[in-house]
Amino acid sequence: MAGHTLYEKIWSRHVVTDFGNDEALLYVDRHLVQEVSSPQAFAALDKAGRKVRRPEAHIAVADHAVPTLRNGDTFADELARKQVERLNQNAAKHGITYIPMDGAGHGIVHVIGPELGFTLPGAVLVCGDSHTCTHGAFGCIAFGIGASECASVFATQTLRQRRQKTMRVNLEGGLPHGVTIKDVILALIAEIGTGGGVGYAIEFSGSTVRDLSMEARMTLCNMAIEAGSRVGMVAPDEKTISYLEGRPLAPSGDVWQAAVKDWLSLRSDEDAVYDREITFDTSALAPQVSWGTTPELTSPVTGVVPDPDAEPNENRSEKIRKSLAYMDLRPGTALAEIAIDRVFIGSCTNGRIEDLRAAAGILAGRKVASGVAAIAVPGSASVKTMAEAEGLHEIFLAAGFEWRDAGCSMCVGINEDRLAEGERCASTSNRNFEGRQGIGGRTHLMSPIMAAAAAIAGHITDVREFL
Ligand SMILES: CC(C)[C@H](C(=O)O)[C@@H](O)C(=O)O
Ligand code: SF4
Repeated sequence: MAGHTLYEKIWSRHVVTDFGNDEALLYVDRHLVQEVSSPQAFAALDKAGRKVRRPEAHIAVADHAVPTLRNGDTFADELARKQVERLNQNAAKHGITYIPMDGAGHGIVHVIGPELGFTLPGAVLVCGDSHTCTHGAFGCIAFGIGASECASVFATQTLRQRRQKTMRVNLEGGLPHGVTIKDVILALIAEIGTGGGVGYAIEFSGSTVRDLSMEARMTLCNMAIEAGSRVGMVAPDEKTISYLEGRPLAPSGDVWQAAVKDWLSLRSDEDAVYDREITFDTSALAPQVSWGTTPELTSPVTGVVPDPDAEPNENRSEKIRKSLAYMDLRPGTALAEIAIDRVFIGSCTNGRIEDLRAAAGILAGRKVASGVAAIAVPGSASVKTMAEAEGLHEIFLAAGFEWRDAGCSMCVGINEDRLAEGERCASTSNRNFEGRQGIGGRTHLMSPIMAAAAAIAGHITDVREFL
């Protein structure tokens, strides 16, 4: 009999009731709660007169609506204030830890989970947020759920789920100079499409992945959902262990020793069979930039805006045409000539310390082009503190960036950091749908060093010229 994949092993450990047909009631170890997706779940709980079954298995933090310019708790808009206050009240009522906006542990859910050691290998972790796949970088099954599912997790600590098919993506060949894991995942999505991973739990493996830091693995798994996969994961190794050691909520003492032993044994068997397997050569990639309104409409920065009339596939041709109209781009334009108005460095994709270090490396001794407004938004208060201890904020500020407090910020147009109609942004976030960063705003996804280079040049540019 064939061996098992990492996903299947963790899945089996969590089955409470097997319903057959790949459906099971799954035990959920951890639940992260944010302000946008939780109100209905808490309301459902209250309506049913149910209590939270295991309050210590949940952590609540407001990240989407919080202002990133704050002294104390100054909200620009009442709605946002109410949303955040409601989360605080709901958490208090149900005995769930709430991390306040001005707390040292504050940040984007997908940044603070790992920082706190709340995210652990081998676990099943959920959150009412599609980018929960980020946590899979630690070798756990982590996925986004809907509001009614959140209510079920609160009340029962279980979820009825369908087991995903498994897909292994082998990334081989390492990263060329100036190319980051963000470029790899964008290029991969350009190749397999935003539907390429639908129905699959992706396990990323291969030499490129083993060499990645935990931060980069999180960037990689973060965007599994943009390829259609609710789950992205990387098997735990020594890097996973040393990242987690000593984190506030990670186990300690004998329990830690036992956990490490177990975690390091958690990997796919040699003879495991995946439903789909692809190998992607990363050794000759160029930095990538999206030019359309889905992440798959991405090309190397050395390329040009494609011509929809030259695209034989009608479906794709139509997608390109629609994108170019919204993005106000003409076929044949060199991507490296597209002028930008705004730069956003942050989000749960690229708002971690390494991202800020890398961007600062490009910005040091240089200035943001005139007419460009640029903001750097650390993914968490702890990232901000670390960055400031290293003097990175001074580099950003000297270059002409704004240096903000943590939050989702301009990744999503539901707080006051938004693009104005028609503005074009070089962004390190993960989604470029119409209106994503503000109604009528135009998003180009790229890596932190590419965004920093664009800020300096005033247009999209090949960061390798700045290295
Ligand atoms: C608002 C939230 C539920 C949403 C998500 O599910 O991912 C957001 O975080 C996003 O990135 O689009
Ligand atoms: S930073 Fe962006 S992608 Fe991440 S959770 Fe917030 S809105 Fe979603």
